Amino acid sequence: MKIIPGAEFKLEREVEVGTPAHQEAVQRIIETVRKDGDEALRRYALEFDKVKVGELRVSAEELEAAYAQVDDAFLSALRGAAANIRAFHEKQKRTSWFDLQPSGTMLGQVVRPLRRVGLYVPGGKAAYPSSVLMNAIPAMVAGVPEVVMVTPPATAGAGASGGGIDPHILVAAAEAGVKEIYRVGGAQAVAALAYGTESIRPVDKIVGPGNIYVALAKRAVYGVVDIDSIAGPSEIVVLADETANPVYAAADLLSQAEHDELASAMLVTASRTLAERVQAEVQRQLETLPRKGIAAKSVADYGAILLVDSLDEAVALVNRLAPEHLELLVAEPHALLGRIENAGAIFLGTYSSEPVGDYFAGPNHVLPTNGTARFSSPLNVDDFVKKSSVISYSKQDLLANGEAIMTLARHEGLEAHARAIQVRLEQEGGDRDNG
Ligand SMILES: NC(=O)c1ccc[n+]([C@@H]2O[C@H](COP(=O)([O-])OP(=O)(O)OC[C@H]3O[C@@H](n4cnc5c(N)ncnc54)[C@H](O)[C@@H]3O)[C@@H](O)[C@H]2O)c1
Ligand SMILES: N[C@H](CO)Cc1c[nH]c[nH+]1
Ligand SMILES: [Zn+2]
Repeated sequence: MKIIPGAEFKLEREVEVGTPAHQEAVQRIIETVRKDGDEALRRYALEFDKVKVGELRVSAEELEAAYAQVDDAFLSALRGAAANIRAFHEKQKRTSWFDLQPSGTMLGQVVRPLRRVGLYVPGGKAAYPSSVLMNAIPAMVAGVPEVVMVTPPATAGAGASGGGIDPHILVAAAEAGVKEIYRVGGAQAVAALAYGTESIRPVDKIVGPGNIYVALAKRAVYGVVDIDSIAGPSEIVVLADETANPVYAAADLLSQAEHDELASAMLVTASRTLAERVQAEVQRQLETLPRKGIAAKSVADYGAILLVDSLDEAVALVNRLAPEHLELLVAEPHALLGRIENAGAIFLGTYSSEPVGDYFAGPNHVLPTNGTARFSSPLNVDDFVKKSSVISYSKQDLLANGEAIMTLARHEGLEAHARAIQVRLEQEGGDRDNG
């Protein structure tokens, strides 16, 4: 990890957006699923996943059998995490409100959950049970009655034909309350969720990460359904002063570097002594990491130690970076909190190591990446509800404000709008004939 002056730093990271060939492939898959339904899903499972899938839906027995395949420590940790995530997201719930005014007018906002949501869970090693909880629980807390999960079939399990799914993923889904699960992955799964097939009824929104085919398919069906943001590679910025423990800072940087070769891990500090210690620690800790290759590449390509002149400069730089995760390893982290404008999740002090948030504390780990924390938020309960405005206007208010409404309508050249008001004013006793 190089030490460079913060003022000279420019983040240059190419995030894969897919080639025209990817886009064509995804478009073709979507059209085929719309045309051939379940049969297309089975054909693609054979072609891409090398699995002959019989029943697409995971049965209640398979779900139950999954519990026998996970150990007690995993289940107990998962349940602890789920309880915390649920409790945190409960606090985000909004209620409908109505404002009855003395004139008799009532205005309000009705908040309703989406009816049916699809959760994509990637196949293979990228399938994280923690992400199943983070995506499904806010939907459940929002009151979404139908949360459906899709995930690619694996070559092993679920009988001789294969199509099994990692039992840890199934258990995480069951613990979150997801009961409807299909063994289908890739762009074909996204198409099935958006348009429906014989087995899979369409949803209103699709959430969850996946590879380039999944991401492009989500983009392609946006508008038919809603989608969440398309998450980029993980990022962490550690803002530290001379009081920070370099062993902790290095460990936290590597916790995100191991996600992905494109992940970015940066230290921002005004202390050269700390910068040099963290630099040495990162190298030392890298040696024993099982995912050393991935983490080393991420650190080499997208890691940096940014040396600044002051805490003020550090804060300004962090706000410019708008990182997905920000740790404040400084003597008084709470004093800095109010000055952080852009960050997906902010971890305060020595004991708030980033993985505490990834797994257990309760806040969501699906966070804005790639500088989008400037304008977007962590996945939350609001992502699974919609709002309707309610207008119950009184006669008194219509008579009082009809002229103003007609003035604005006629200014816009919309005479029919004006007349909808005018006919009422004439009928209800207002003497306001404006032609
Ligand atoms: N941002 C996050 O929080 C997060 C978390 C976990 C995983 N991820 C990402 O999820 C992705 C997981 O990728 P994955 O591939 O292991 O699982 P995946 O489930 O996203 O994709 C597997 C599917 O891709 C399709 N596919 C594969 N090759 C294809 C081809 N040539 N043409 C058309 N379709 C094809 C197949 O249908 C297969 O089922 C990674 O990119 C990882 O970075 C992100
Ligand atoms: N840090 C990742 C999001 O950037 C989420 C995650 C899942 N498992 C571990 N970490
Ligand atoms: Zn993580």
